[in-house]
Amino acid sequence: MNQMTATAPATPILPDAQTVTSVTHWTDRLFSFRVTRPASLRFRSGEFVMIGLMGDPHPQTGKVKPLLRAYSIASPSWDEELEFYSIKVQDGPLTSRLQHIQPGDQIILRPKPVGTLVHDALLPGKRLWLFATGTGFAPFASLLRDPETFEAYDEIIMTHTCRDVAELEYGRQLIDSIRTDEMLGELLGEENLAKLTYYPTTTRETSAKMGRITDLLKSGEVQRDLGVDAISPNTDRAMICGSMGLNTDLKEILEGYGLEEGANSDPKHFVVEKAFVG
Ligand SMILES: Cc1cc2nc3c(=O)[nH]c(=O)nc-3n(C[C@H](O)[C@H](O)[C@H](O)COP(=O)(O)OP(=O)(O)OC[C@H]3O[C@@H](n4cnc5c(N)ncnc54)[C@H](O)[C@@H]3O)c2cc1C
Repeated sequence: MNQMTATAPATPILPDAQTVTSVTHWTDRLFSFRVTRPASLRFRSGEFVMIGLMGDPHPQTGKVKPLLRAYSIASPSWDEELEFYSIKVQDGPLTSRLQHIQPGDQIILRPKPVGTLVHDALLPGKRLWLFATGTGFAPFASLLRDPETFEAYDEIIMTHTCRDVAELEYGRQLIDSIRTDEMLGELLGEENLAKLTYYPTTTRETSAKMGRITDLLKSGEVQRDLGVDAISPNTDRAMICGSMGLNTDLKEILEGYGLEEGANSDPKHFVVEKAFVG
């Protein structure tokens, strides 16, 4: 599918409602959109919020309740708008409708950001691994546009695994923009951009690098490709955002290297968040 982008300014009218300012369809399963940001909303890059639409009226009572789902904020904390990167689940209660939003439409946004994919949950380190599958790239789209990420580490390795090449496109363009956009370059620090390595892989469609990141790590292929030494709790920190299976497998791999899972209240070597439930 061709990318289609539409833009329009507008003003929110309902409490907790924000106005859609642009929508981009990446594939028939993926889209991203931007909305106005509530003036009072403060968040740490990497956190998620609940967003949604009003549901259908209850068949007996006629009452209408909001239909909300967790979404990582894909934009950095300094951005004046909020960006989200979304799946389209064919029969999904929310996304079967959300995928049709247009600039000027309203969505509900509960302004209570939370999450573990934040710098505060990690001890200081030298190398940061960001492991994503599918829409799990979203929190990293936020963190990769945050100057703190580049100031805190000597090296950042962003791995993204999808089934098909087209599903990598949102992430690929984001990485490109970090490397080529003058404003982002200035903000993140031109010399810092050399710290970023992007490692996309596909599991179904043929591409330059194929395979699950877990297999590529276990075989040592990632380390050989990137010319990095073995992962160690002395130097390496990691954030993981993918399916339950990926999260569990990666956690086991990192623990095998001696890394321990951290939390906001107890920062350690790596943190994990589900990209979705199910
Ligand atoms: C902490 C957290 C952060 C999240 N952030 C995002 C995000 O940034 N972007 C996003 O698209 N979704 C995200 N999700 C998932 C999101 O909350 C919804 O599940 C998703 O929007 C689908 O909603 P739905 O009502 O259409 O279907 P649901 O009833 O919620 O899901 C139906 C089924 O679709 C599959 N599914 C749901 N979400 C995904 C997904 N993202 N990728 C692949 N399969 C999926 C699962 O098998 C699920 O059982 C997040 C979930 C959690 C827990």
